[in-house]
Amino acid sequence: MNYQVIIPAAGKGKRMRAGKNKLLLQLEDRPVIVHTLQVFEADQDCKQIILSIHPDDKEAFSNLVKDFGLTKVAPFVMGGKERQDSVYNALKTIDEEGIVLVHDGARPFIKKEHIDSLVNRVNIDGAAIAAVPVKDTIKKAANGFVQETVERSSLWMVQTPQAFRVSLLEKAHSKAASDQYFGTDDASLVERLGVKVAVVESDYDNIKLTTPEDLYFAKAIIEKSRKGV
Ligand SMILES: Nc1ccn([C@@H]2O[C@H](COP(=O)(O)OP(=O)(O)OP(=O)(O)O)[C@@H](O)[C@H]2O)c(=O)n1
Ligand SMILES: C[C@](O)(CO)[C@H](O)COP(=O)(O)O
Repeated sequence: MNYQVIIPAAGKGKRMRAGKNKLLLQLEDRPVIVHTLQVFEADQDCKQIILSIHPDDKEAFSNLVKDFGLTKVAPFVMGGKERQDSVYNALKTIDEEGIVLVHDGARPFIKKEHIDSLVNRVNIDGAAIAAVPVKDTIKKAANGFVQETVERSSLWMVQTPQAFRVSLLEKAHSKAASDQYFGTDDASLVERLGVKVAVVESDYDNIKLTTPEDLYFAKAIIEKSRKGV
């Protein structure tokens, strides 16, 4: 089934401490964002990639789209102050009903099989997110002391892609904007409407490159996939 994907890429990458947008950092033979974009460029079900960027990065992103022959990337959308603003600005450019995925530019290891599972599931449920079960013991703490050990069997670490019917995501973003509500992901805006969001298990390789040590993990993931593991 066809879908469009919004890729928020307008962050500053402050926690990566690279002095520039972390998506432009080289990961092996190409920049991080190119790894991410190529997954969707290669997916025949992906009809369009809507990339939200920071105005300062326009020239760099334009060059990458040209140099790597990325034909599905629509005219760039300018991102906003928060990730949520960047997604909403991109969403406003979609004028037809269908399926839209939102996927962080900073998650370069998303696999086609998990995209397919999400697209199948959103078709049934209207909203579906990629996630993996929590592995560690989780405790709630305050002032340096444990308050509570949280039952982890129902806890998931949520990733992107997150998939939605276009009209549902528009309604969720519009309400969040009028309520001045900011969530850390798009599904949380949909949850506020009382709509059930389906969880689709993905894998632990689908990391978000956030802090400098994530670049070491990224290289290990690339090496693993080269070996076919
Ligand atoms: N105003 C923003 C902030 C973030 N993002 C994008 O949202 C994704 C996830 O955000 P995060 O990993 O937090 O990236 P940064 O905001 O760049 O990182 P930091 O918070 O460390 O500055 C990234 O692809 C990032 O480019 C965006 O499009 N617009
Ligand atoms: C959307 C997200 O990737 C889900 O894990 C994440 O919340 C976005 O990252 P941020 O660091 O919270 O902006």
